Amino acid sequence: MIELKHIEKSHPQGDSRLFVLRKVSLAIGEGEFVSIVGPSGSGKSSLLSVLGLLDADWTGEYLFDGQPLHAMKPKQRAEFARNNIGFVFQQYHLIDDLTVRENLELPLDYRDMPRSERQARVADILDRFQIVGKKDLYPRQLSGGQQQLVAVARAVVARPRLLLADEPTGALHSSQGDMIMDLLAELHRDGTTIVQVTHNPAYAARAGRTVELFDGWLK
Ligand SMILES: Nc1ncnc2c1ncn2[C@@H]1O[C@H](COP(=O)(O)OP(=O)(O)OP(=O)(O)O)[C@@H](O)[C@H]1O
Repeated sequence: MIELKHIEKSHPQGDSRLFVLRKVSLAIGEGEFVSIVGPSGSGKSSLLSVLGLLDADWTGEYLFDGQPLHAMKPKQRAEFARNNIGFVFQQYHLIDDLTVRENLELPLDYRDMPRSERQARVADILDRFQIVGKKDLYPRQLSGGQQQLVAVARAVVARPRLLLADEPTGALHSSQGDMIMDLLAELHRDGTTIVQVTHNPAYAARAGRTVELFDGWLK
């Protein structure tokens, strides 16, 4: 499904450049669950941002079902990401002054979808994630684990084919972390392709494959 070829990314550093991704080539098949691991600063988040099209400042090739995303214009890329990719961050990134239900509606607002269908999708996801009782609360009224649950729900409400998670359990207690990992495993069983960044070896091992970065190089 995904093919990265010779991805390079660097930041200016004095007169030269600091490379954070070096000739990264990686293929990810449809339905795979992959963990990206490596020391702090090795480029894990940078690689996930490239995969999520959150970042356009890199070189190389990114093919998705054979489509060259690297050649798309920014507007096309953004639309492709909205239609195909969900992203979960370590710090939830929910919108504080929207309720849980409104946060979940956001990814569907950009879709050409009747209002009744949008409402049905949100109702489904509230049910599936067992957060119906929280739908009218604001993020600050939820625990960290519950906020991350909503963040995962928001990332998958539009049914993305690729789910990217950057340290999704990093800010959570272990029981809440386990709950989020169980949820990722369930989404994977249902066919979603997942790539996660994690420092937790037990959570990394729950994926089918682990890839390791070191100083921007894939080991
Ligand atoms: N905007 C930036 N300007 C300069 N350097 C940056 C910038 N963003 C990231 N870097 C550098 O890029 C390198 C890779 O960062 P990245 O966040 O991808 O690493 P990581 O493996 O995810 O680290 P961690 O495990 O600590 O989150 C680091 O050396 C970081 O300092």
